[in-house]
Amino acid sequence: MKRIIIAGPRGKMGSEAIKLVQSQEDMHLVACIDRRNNGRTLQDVEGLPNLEVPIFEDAVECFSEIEADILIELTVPEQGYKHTKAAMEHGIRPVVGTTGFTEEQLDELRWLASERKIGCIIAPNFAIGAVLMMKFSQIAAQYFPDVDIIEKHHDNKLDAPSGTAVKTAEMIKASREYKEQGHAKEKEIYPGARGADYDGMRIHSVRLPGLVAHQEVIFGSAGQTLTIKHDSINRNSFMEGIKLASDKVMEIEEVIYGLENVL
Ligand SMILES: NC(=O)C1=CN([C@@H]2O[C@H](COP(=O)(O)OP(=O)(O)OC[C@H]3O[C@@H](n4cnc5c(N)ncnc54)[C@H](O)[C@@H]3O)[C@@H](O)[C@H]2O)C=CC1
Ligand SMILES: O=C(O)C1=N[C@H](C(=O)O)C[C@H](O)C1
Repeated sequence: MKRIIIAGPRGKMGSEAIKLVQSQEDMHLVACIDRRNNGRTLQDVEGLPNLEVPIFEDAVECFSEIEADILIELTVPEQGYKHTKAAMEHGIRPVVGTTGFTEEQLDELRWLASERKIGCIIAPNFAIGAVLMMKFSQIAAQYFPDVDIIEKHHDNKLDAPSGTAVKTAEMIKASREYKEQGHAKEKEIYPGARGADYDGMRIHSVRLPGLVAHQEVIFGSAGQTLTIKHDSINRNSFMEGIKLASDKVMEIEEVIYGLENVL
């Protein structure tokens, strides 16, 4: 039985993750970390399930008091990083969906995992379809060096570009021959019009109400374009990946970054 702590239980992803844990025979929710409601239980908070599961505002207090195997981290970048680090320091294995960690933070977590010999999985996108989109894009980039990534999300998202777009660009970089795209003399009339520049390719972030999580990777060459597209139409799309990562994280002693390394 895997004992689970969820950080962010009132969030869109956190509330879905509670349902996932409740539906699994080998997972048991033992605590939640929330920025409000310290000392209460889930059943005392309006809108949360009728469960006698304690809520902590202080992650370190939670990890010290509660015996747990896995932290499912679904909050915001700065706090999420602190939770992840503290969990590993307390022998609890993080499964991290929170996006927006810096390269330095990832390196710090990698070091901590090797030092403590403890597993941690950080996946910018837990939807299997999104992982396939990234892998297909990596293959296509071997043949099409001109590529724009367009990611579209709801307007409550804090980080841009999305974690998925960053991971896609990193995977493409690994197979694409470097190319500075566009016209050598091009000029932006409005700053940012051509999007972010990552290794010569362009990333565009759209934020609009009504969207969930969507990405198109468009490759262009003489006389043709290839578009690889994924849409998450609800947050249930991410749960299978969280389940897979929760099984895998118990077997490893390192940081795995990206669900493609788990599938
Ligand atoms: N890896 C993946 O497949 C996916 C990752 N995400 C990421 O998961 C995270 C959460 O996404 P959503 O649930 O959509 O967001 P949300 O805004 O619905 O929920 C955020 C949660 O974080 C909590 N929170 C906010 N500030 C906090 C603080 N300072 N300290 C502690 N908790 C705090 C909120 O109370 C809430 O529970 C984001 O980083 C998002 O990018 C979202 C969807 C899929
Ligand atoms: O904030 C979101 O909603 C999502 N965040 C992740 C990201 O930054 O890529 C995953 C998915 O796109 C939804």
